Amino acid sequence: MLTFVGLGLYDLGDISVKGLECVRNADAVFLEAYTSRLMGTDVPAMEAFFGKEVRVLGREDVEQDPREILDAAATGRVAFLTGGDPMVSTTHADLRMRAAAAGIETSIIHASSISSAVCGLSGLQNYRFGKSCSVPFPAKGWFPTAPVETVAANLALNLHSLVYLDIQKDRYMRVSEAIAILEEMAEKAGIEPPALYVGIARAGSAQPVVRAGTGARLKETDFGPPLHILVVPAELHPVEREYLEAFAGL
Ligand SMILES: C[S@@+](CC[C@H](N)C(=O)[O-])C[C@H]1O[C@@H](n2cnc3c(N)ncnc32)[C@H](O)[C@@H]1O
Repeated sequence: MLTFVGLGLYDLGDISVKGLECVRNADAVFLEAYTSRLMGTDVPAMEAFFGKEVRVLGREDVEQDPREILDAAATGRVAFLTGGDPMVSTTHADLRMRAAAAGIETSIIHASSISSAVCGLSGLQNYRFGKSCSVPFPAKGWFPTAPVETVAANLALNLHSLVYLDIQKDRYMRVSEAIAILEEMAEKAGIEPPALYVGIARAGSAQPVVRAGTGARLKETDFGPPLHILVVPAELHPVEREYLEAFAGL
């Protein structure tokens, strides 16, 4: 049995009661920490809280050669942990299908996700979001402009854009870096950079930071420690504007 368990957004208090029961009863517990990360806790604290050893997996262990997970699930109960909801902005549908093809029973225990938390924190209505995109750290000789083109296509349809920010081993993209990269991408693609942004830090913590404003203003704003995420809003509905004025300093 392979159960995908969402950990929620920030710390150990975000897992559901069902999720906690599943982990505590599991024969093996795996953690995928490369698509998202709970910044309010760490692996030793998780192991103490769950009373289980937690095996941390890299992208290759999940997406290329998931034999270790599938072998464990073929003979016992496996809990596969992911930050946020396990099936939102991850590739884990593939692992579930591989397990099913191998005759392994699967299930999902959902959790709070950054994709819904941004709506609550920003007041931007969830049905007005278009396609999401991710801003990667630029690498030598590699500077894609696809993210800003996705944002521009959404704006043309008057839709908001959720912009995920890159996570690498111990490096987390900040709102200011993401805006600077989007502006550079816009220049390279020959399109207007977005006029308005909403930056969000540490959703799910007791003190999330939410600020709306121009790129110039948000690049100067201190959002504090990671994780950060960005939204490029479309034309604001009056209620969305009022909410951003009340809760995001617009
Ligand atoms: C690829 S998405 C994975 C989403 C996850 N499966 C979920 O449902 O929340 C991860 C990105 O979302 C953003 N993110 C995730 N959790 C966050 C949080 N608590 N506060 C701010 N941004 C967050 C970061 O930009 C991070 O790189």
